[in-house]
Amino acid sequence: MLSLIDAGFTRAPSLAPFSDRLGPGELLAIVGPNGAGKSTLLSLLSGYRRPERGNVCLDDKSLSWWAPAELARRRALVAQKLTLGFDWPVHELVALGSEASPEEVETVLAMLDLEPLAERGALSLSGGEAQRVMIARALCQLGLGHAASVPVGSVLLLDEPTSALDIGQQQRLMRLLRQLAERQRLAVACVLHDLNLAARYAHRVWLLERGRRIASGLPTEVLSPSVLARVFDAELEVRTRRGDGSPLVVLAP
Ligand SMILES: Nc1ncnc2c1ncn2[C@@H]1O[C@H](COP(=O)(O)OP(=O)(O)OP(=O)(O)O)[C@@H](O)[C@H]1O
Repeated sequence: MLSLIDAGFTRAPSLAPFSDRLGPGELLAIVGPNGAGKSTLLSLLSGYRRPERGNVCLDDKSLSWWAPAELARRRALVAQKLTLGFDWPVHELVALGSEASPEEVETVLAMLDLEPLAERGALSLSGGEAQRVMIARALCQLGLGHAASVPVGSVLLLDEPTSALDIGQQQRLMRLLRQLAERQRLAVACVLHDLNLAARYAHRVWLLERGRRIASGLPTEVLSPSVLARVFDAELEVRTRRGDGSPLVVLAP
């Protein structure tokens, strides 16, 4: 369980303090326009930046209380900017910094359709392949190759993880994230620009605008046409998807 307790930043990039919780079993989508503070919020949730006000706790202990190695086993961040560094073979890069066995690495590679690329050098990967490798690395970091050993409420944070993925890979990734939340009892928070992915797969949505969280709730509650049109300064319609009744955001011509 990750708890924000009146946590935020007063200096730039500012993020108005707020309180909420991200619990096991939950897939949270964080949405908002460019510059709204989504990546800033992930840096707060991950502990890469300390709040200037309030606190962020994992299992009721401040993130700064945790020993770095233990924290790394309990929360992982997939950043927006990919840092592949050297030309490591994919299977080595994915295992880097974790204690994953070769079998566990194989399991994680399979989750992201990466087995055929296991021996490839990281620098030869396409944008979408590299993005999936960075996600695989985060899953290895949390020990997801050996799912039985993953503590309930471990936290996976992802910044625009679908930005380089084709539509099929987007679907597989979002299904995987939801499955990891529901079956492995992970707490997953994912910054998304695609409001339809948020609407279709997230249990809950936080909407940010100019450094403030202005809404939180079910996708049907948060993704209302009037709010989206104002916040994104876009002409759009929100329809109701047949089947599950989730919102479907369509741009006006
Ligand atoms: N070190 C910094 N100093 C001053 N302002 C900053 C700094 N880092 C980020 N900002 C500003 O803070 C605001 C929030 O940035 P952030 O990266 O969190 O936005 P975002 O919602 O993730 O945007 P995007 O959708 O474009 O990725 C932006 O206006 C950004 O320019």
